[in-house]
Amino acid sequence: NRKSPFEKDKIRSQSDRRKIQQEDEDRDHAVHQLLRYDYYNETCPSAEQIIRSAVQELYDRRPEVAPALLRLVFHDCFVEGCEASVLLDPADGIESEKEALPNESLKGFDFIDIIKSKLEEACPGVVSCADILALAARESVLLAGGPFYPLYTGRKDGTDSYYEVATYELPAPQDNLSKTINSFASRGFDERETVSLLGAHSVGTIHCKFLINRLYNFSGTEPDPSIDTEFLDLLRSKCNHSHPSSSPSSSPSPSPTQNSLSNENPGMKMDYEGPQTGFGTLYYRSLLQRKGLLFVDQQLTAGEETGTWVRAYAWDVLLFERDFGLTMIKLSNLQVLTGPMGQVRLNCRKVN
Ligand code: HEM
Repeated sequence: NRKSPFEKDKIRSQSDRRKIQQEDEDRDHAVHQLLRYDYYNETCPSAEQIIRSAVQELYDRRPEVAPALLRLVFHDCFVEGCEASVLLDPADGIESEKEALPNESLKGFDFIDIIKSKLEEACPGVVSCADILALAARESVLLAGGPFYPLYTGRKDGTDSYYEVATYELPAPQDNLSKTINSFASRGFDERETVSLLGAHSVGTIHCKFLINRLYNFSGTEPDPSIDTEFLDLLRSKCNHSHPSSSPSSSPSPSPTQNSLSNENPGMKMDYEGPQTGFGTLYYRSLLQRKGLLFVDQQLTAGEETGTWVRAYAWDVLLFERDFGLTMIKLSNLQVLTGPMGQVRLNCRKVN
């Protein structure tokens, strides 16, 4: 019963795959044994409620809190996992993740400080900044009209900041599709999950500097041919060549925060005419109309598989909500630190 080299190879690669799969399952299992639902049940039973009300209160006064917190969790988890390293201030001359170019326009650090101080008042030294980030992003999605998704808790905070990783590994707005797919694949996300995650761009502000090249000098002096021509005129009227740091408003927005390529300059906000429940669908529909704001967004329609998911999410709200929720859970569990592997920072900006 001798096997040919080809068969042996096949068997080896099958067993390798099984081994990798087993390792993945073991790791997931280990993570989930230490992370669990209602981790603070005994140590700080009101933790999740405190975070929920704090985000709600902030949102009532400043709706920009929702997109800011949602973006923060992505930038944290994508870089060496969800251990709140993005929140660390520079210390002892060591550069922090915050200072890395892709993180330059992150907002919401002060919102996290406010939430943290409420938790420290109620249960000192118990709730980690990494859990605050994950839970606050979840509440933000809900407030912005997206789905609720259940989250485990028990993440611990890290002690390192990864300036280089943040600089080189966070995806960029001008990336083409294959670069984006590879970048997300390196963190374990397939194409469907990548398309669903980018639905987060349903809300928030995009500054002109991230799309100005598409409007004027995409290839030489030409604009990006993938932009709808009327939309191009509109964007050009909002994003003046000489003021690339101003911000136009993104896709049509049903609420002050949704789908807006909104402008820091008030009065230059462009809203979608759409139902209140547009989180997700309106973003994908805008892509189908060639009205994506960032090149990276519009590129999702350029691939066969990604294009299929864009079309599916544009019309099937429930499918989008289910996929987005599941992918946010996966994002929020990336390389978490649990038990003695990390600490609970007393101040999210500094290690203890
Ligand atoms: C290919 C991947 C991605 C790229 C290149 C990218 C890039 C960007 C850029 C350039 C902005 C505009 C920032 C500004 O003008 O200040 C932005 C905003 C935003 N991004 Fe992404 N992003 C990506 C994926 C994601 C993911 C996966 C999420 C969340 C799950 C996310 C959430 C957001 C949110 C909510 C905003 C609005 C932030 C605000 O208004 O404060 N992004 N993104």
